[in-house]
Amino acid sequence: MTSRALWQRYQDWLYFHPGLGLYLDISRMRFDDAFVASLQPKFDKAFTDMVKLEKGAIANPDENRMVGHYWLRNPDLAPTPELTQEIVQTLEQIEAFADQVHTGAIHPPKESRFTDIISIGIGGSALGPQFVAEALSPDLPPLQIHFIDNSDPTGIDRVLAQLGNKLATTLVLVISKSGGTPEPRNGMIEVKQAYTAQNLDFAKYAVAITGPGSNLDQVAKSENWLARFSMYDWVGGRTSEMSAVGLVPAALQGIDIRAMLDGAKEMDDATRVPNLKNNPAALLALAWYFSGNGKGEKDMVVLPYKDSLLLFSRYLQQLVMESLGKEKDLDGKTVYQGIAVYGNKGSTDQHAYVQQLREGVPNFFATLIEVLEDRQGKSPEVDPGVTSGDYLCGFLLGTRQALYENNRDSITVSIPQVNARTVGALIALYERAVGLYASLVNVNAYHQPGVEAGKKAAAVILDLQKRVLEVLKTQKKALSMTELADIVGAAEEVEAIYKILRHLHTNNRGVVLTGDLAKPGSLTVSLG
Ligand SMILES: O=P(O)(O)OC[C@H]1O[C@](O)(CO)[C@@H](O)[C@@H]1O
Repeated sequence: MTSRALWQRYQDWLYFHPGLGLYLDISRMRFDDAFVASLQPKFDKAFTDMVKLEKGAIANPDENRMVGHYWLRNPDLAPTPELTQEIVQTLEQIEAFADQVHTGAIHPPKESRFTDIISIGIGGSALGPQFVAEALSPDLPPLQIHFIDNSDPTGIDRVLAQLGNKLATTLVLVISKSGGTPEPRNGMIEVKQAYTAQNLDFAKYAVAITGPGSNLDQVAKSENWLARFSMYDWVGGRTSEMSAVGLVPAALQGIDIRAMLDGAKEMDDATRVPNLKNNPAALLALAWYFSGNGKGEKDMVVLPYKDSLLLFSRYLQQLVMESLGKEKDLDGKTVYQGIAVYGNKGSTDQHAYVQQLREGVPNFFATLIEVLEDRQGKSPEVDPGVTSGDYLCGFLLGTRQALYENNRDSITVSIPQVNARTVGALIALYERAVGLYASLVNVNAYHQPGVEAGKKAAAVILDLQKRVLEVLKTQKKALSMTELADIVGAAEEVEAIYKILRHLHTNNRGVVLTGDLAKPGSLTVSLG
């Protein structure tokens, strides 16, 4: 295509949202009109599915749940007045709580102000809050946030060590929709122990964000924690940023949560338009479908050219991959769907993996996120008449062009600034694109059966560990791995048993392995 023709294609396919100042450019995806026409019937269905979902249909059939994250930013759309009221009240409760913490009306037992937050949660109960903190937290926030998003002892130690004596002024948010996920539960128990070790009454620092009646909710209630906020069963973890899960930490950091909700609402309005060319989420879904042949054959590489958007790709990874990565479609047919997502930021990644993108295996499409405003205030010149921001812009445009020249497609999303409205809008844009794309490829975007399988398998391993230790307590002599596995009644699990024992041995947990470590079959085990 000549540069004139490309310029025309750019204008033909450019989407612009005047209220948000957001541009979406899919002109560098090489679909043609025939392809677009062929997808129209699928889009008609996707738009209808979306209307039903927003009206409260059971859009997540496996879990028999409504899917209502869109109501969070426009409560009047909720299907019942009770739900509308619940959303409005929770928002007011969040704002009042954050305000009281900021003014010191709510304060730690022996101090006048809370200074820090430990946010404990995983998956959707961490990724949104982390992305938003990185993108929007002021340089000097009223409360500085720290995250524990894993069951990694060293990771927990690091957060606690960094806080040190400041635990006395640190608020703890325990975020878990189900209230039963092991990682946040472990984090909570360890953090609670750290408070107790400093003679601090954990309950006076602790806030639960969870489903009403969950295990976590019951603990928080019985121990009389500082506050409890409700997470609704009709909001999925990966779309929960605009529920209490994301809004409580954001409000505490001084982020304008109303602006975030407004930006999302404006984008929701724009992505409700049942017309492909005038709906930015539909355009994204079209581009994804084209690129991966409706089968996820190409990966989505997300490159925001702005440091504060670093975690956007990590956030999208869960949103896209947990939603779309499915073995079965809605008719029970085996389809192995999904789109792999990765990326960090530009131009940094140009000095890492962009070499492969430009010249290596062509198994991806890029999404470049451009922020039009370089910084607030004047920029110094780094060359005559040239600023660092000009360089960043040049790197983005150059990468887009270099990729295209080598038959690598890209999408460009441009926003005027990184602020609460545009971040809310970006989240809403991708939530809707995922919903529409799921409909195009006929999968349930709102369940995650594969994750449940992993959780169950982990529980089986922990149970095996208990059984192994019980058997070892009754043994008088050291046993080989196979002898032990036989006595435990888990001959098939000998390798897992060996790995459990190696872990316990390394951590001085009373398990002694003797023999040649390079030859696991030669080892014997006993309790030291
Ligand atoms: O908020 P919860 O219930 O602790 O779940 C955390 C995450 O675990 C998952 O259920 C599975 O990974 C995610 O969907 C969810 O965001």
